This record gives sequence, C-alpha cells and structure tokens, in this order.
Amino acid sequence: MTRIVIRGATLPDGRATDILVADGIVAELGSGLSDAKARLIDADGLRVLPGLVDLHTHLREPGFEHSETILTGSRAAAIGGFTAVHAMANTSPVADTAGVVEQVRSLGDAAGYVTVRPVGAVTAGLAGETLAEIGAMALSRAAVRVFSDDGKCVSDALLMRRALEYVKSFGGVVAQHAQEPRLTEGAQLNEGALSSELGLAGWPAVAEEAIIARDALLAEHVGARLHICHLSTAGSVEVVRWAKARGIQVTAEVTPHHLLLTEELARGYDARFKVNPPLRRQEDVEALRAGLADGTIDAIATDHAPHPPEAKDCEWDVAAFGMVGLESALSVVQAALVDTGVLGWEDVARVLSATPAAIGRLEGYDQGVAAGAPAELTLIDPSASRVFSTRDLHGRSVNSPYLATTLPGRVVATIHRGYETVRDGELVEENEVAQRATESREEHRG
Ligand SMILES: NC(=O)N[C@@H](CC(=O)O)C(=O)O
Ligand SMILES: [Zn+2]
Ligand SMILES: [Zn+2]
Repeated sequence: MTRIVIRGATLPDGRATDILVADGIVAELGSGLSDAKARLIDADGLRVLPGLVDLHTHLREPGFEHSETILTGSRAAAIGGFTAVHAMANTSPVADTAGVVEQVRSLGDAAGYVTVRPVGAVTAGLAGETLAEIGAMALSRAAVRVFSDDGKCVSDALLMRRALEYVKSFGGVVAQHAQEPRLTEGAQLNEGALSSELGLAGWPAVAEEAIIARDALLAEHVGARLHICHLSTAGSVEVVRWAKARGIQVTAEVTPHHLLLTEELARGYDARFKVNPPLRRQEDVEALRAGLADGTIDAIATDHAPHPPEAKDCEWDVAAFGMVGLESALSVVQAALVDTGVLGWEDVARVLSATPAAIGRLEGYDQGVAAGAPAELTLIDPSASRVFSTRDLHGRSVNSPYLATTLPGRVVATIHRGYETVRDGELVEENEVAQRATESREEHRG
C-alpha cells in the first residue's frame, strides 16, 4: 500500500503539521515526520481539508452516458477535491430497485476515484404514484440511506408521509426537491420584476417555501428525518430556521451557484445560467450566506447537473435546467464565503465534509483531519487564481456558468482510501487509480 508524507500543511484551524498516510488511514500528525518508503508531498502554503462529500451529484449513468458516466463524474469529483459523492436517482432506468443501486455502487468502486453512494428514488420510476423499493435498496449491498425523487418534487403529501415513515425505520432520510408543481408550470426563471420584463414564466419563491413548510410539519408528525435539496430563497431559510427551533429533524443544503450568482445573468438568455431552482435575487444570496454562517443551512452540495451541448446551446425556453459544479465548487465557495469573511476553513470543512457525511450516514468523516481517521484528504492552494475554462472541466459536459471568469483557489492533491486520485493538480491516470482501488478493497477483505 502507498505511504505518503505530507510536509508542512496548514490544518483547517490554521495550525501547521506534517501528515503520514499509511494503510489507508491518517497514521500520524506532527512535525518532522519522515518515512523512507513514502511519497513526499511538499504542502508549504497549502491548506489540508478532510475529503469533500457531495450530497447531490448527477452522474447520469445508467442511461444518459452522453452527458456523464460514473467514471467521468468521479474524475470531475476528484479534481474538485471530493472523495465521496451521492449519485442522484434520475437515471434511466431510475435507481428505484436494489439491482440498479448495486450496479451504480460497484461501477463507482471499480472507477476508484471517489466513494459513490447511490441515492434511491422515493417513488417508482420517479412517477410520484407508488413508493419505490425503499427497504430493498436500504438492505442491499449499496446500503442506501438517502432517498430522493430529485428533478421532481414528491408533491403528494400522503406518499411523502409514507416515505418518511419508511426511512425512519432504518435511520434514512428523504431529500426533497421542493417545488410545488402547479405553481411552477412552464417556469423559466425566478418570478419577479425580471421575469415580467423578459416576458418569461416565473418560478415563485412560494413554490419552494410552501413545500418545505409542509414537509417540515410532516417530518415532525412522523418523527422522521427530512433533508431539503438546493434551498434557494430567503423565505426558505426562515422556514428552516423556524422548523429547527421547533425541534424538527430537518437539514438543508445550498449550492455554490445559489451562493454566488443572481437572476440578472438570465438577461443574456445564455442557457448555461438556466438551473432548477432558478438563480434568485441578491437579497436571497445574502440570506443563504447568513443561513450557512448561523447553521440554519447545514451543508453545501453541488447539484452537478451535466447536459450535452444540444440541450444547452439552444433557446432559453427549450434548454435543459442544470449546470456542472463539481470542478468549481471549492473555488466558488472560497470566492463567495471565505474571501468575503463569511466562513473560515474550519466551517468549510464542516459544511463540505463532516455534515454532509453525517446527513448521508457515511462513516469515517466525523473526525476531520486527525490521526486514526480514514485517509480521505484534500490539499488546496488558496492563493492560486485561474481563469476557469473547459480545460478545468473533467466530466463529459461543459455546461459551467463560470467559463471565462476568474476564480480563486485550486486543488493540488486529493487522497482517497490512502492513495492519490489527484497529484500535482492533475488527475491520476485511470488504470493506476483502478489498480489502487482493487488493492485497497483486497486489503480490507483480507
Ligand atoms: N438542478 C437542475 O437544474 N437539474 C437537475 C435536476 C435537479 O436537481 O432538480 C438535473 O438532473 O439536470
Ligand atoms: Zn432538484
Ligand atoms: Zn439535482
């Protein structure tokens, strides 16, 4: 197994340390560490973070491999500093049975860049009519804990109640895409002065807030865990704050793009900025940042949503909703939150690693960067700056809203299960990573 010495890294809390990685774990922290057999990484000026965990990634396989595959999406994740992702269920076939989630999980294991944890659908075929095989997916080898019809809202209150009752029995969580369907028919962008001016159908904040309020009350009634996907409005932050004060088991995520970008970008009709939920107003951005800072919002999740050029290089009203986000997430978080003084790096470690792992019931991420923890680490250079381009995108799709803009920070190395997936700022080659992944699985079996 690979041994790695990271020399002179800065921990999230600002202390400097060397780190010895051996046998898949963080073996030792301290100064003057050396090991004749180890690979040496000079981390002078670099910040070490616990491996990032994404609660909300669209990997598109099976079924939409021209947009992304489990391998290409895993590579995009690794170069973004992630060591685990939760793969959304809106594939074809839908991830609504044990067979599909086990396939997703094992393709992720074989690729070896990140831990791929499948999200199970709440309803069969995402059709919103009958429950999916929730129990079978939970008991399967994929051990699914997060269930979501993301892309669609579980709008039927009785089905939502039944799903919450079901997941409660094994400590799972329902992750809701909060969008009241009747209030958002044909919606193209945030509802307000801009949607009127552009003459496009608006997506009102109340369509999100009403579902969050309803589901928080259902979660309270059932005594189950509820998670809210991609919170996007100031009102949603207030509703979640109220629900938490009431003791309801609700958690919420926000995307990097909703923390940085606003609806004004829709003016150019460039469909790279078309996303669901839509980009909102500057007031909403401010409220989302404040919600993260005060703990109302628990996690940042990318909602990486790859789409091929034919679905994006077209008129705004027929273009697909969604933007890629894995490769840019940490830079956008630095720009929106760290460089603006809203969060420190310890907070970043919490909202991008420990808390999303806890919500997904993913083990090994509760200790942060500490001796004895699994070797899931990200080394970043916060002083770097780059004009973001397609060369920075490693998935199959290029629908990034950040192309040609300057973003701070850069991932220099990512370590997953004790081996490098990113080295000197470049992805480690596929065969090498797959080989290391196989070795690591064999060691853990033996
Ligand atoms: N976010 C998006 O705009 N699109 C997502 C679906 C979703 O997250 O709701 C997709 O699957 O493309
Ligand atoms: Zn969604
Ligand atoms: Zn999504």
